[in-house]
Amino acid sequence: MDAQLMRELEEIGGEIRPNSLRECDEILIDQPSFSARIALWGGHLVSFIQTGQEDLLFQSDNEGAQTRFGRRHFGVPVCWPWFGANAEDDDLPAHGLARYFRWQLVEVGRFKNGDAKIVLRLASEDHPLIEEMWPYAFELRQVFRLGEGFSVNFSAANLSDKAMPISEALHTYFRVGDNKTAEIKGLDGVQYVDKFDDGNKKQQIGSVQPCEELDRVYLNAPQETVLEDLVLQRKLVISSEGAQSTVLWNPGEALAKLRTDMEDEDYRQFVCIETANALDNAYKIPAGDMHQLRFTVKVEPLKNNASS
Ligand SMILES: O=P(O)(O)OC[C@H]1O[C@@H](O)[C@H](O)[C@@H](O)[C@@H]1O
Repeated sequence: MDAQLMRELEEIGGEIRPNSLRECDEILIDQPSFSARIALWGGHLVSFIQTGQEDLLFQSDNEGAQTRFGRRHFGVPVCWPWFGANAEDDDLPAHGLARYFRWQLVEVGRFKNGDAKIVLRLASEDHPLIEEMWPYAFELRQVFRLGEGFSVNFSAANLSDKAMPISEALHTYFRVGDNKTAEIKGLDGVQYVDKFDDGNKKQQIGSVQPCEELDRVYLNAPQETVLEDLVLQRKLVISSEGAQSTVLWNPGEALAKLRTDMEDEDYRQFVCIETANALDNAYKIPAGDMHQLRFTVKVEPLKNNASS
């Protein structure tokens, strides 16, 4: 690791530590007001804890399979350049390529207001396996802004000479005190594809509660979603840019038992709210162009009349 980057990392209370996930390093940042972890494997934010609060992101004791395409992607895994199964080739891994490769730390610093800044990069030219699996050249960047709440700014540049077909998600596993009482607001009236019901299209009426057995792609969704958590007494306000879809996912009891990357009861403690462009909201990045997808999470205390 570059000595200059290491010094800059130290200046923001950061260090690099070996991690068991594919034996790939992890960045730890410890500040008076928060601590955070970012895995270089998959280039994702793993944990974000505001001092005195529970983690905003879900953690599991399950280590998952340590194979390249084994799952274990809690936190904010990046699903790119395809969301879900690959439409043309069943042998390709689910949810694209970005979460299965090692990202590179390229910049560390602070924003003007003092928030910590970490920038990671993944380029197809650095990974022959990517070049074998997908016939486009690209460079991805993620800028993590960590302070009061956090934001992830993901950008994809198409370095090919042809338009690049994209469906994508920042697949955030939000930690909740109890998925049955957690409630998601902001999707009232929005059409969604219910993947747990043969892909039927439905319309959301009111809020989403309980947050259980959900596999829904909300199309042309609003840019703000709110997750209210009665048990942890907090409200997470999630605002996005560059995303047309919001995906909700919680496997529910039966599916959770079948999975080998989580404990049977883990589904009770998370709901994924994904900032996405999926299904009908898939799009193309023209040759030489780029696209940004970002979201910000702010934490507020839950008022007693939360459900009103
Ligand atoms: O197990 P994975 O590949 O991380 O995916 C988890 C879930 O992610 C969701 O985004 C998909 O809509 C689900 O269908 C999928 O099961």
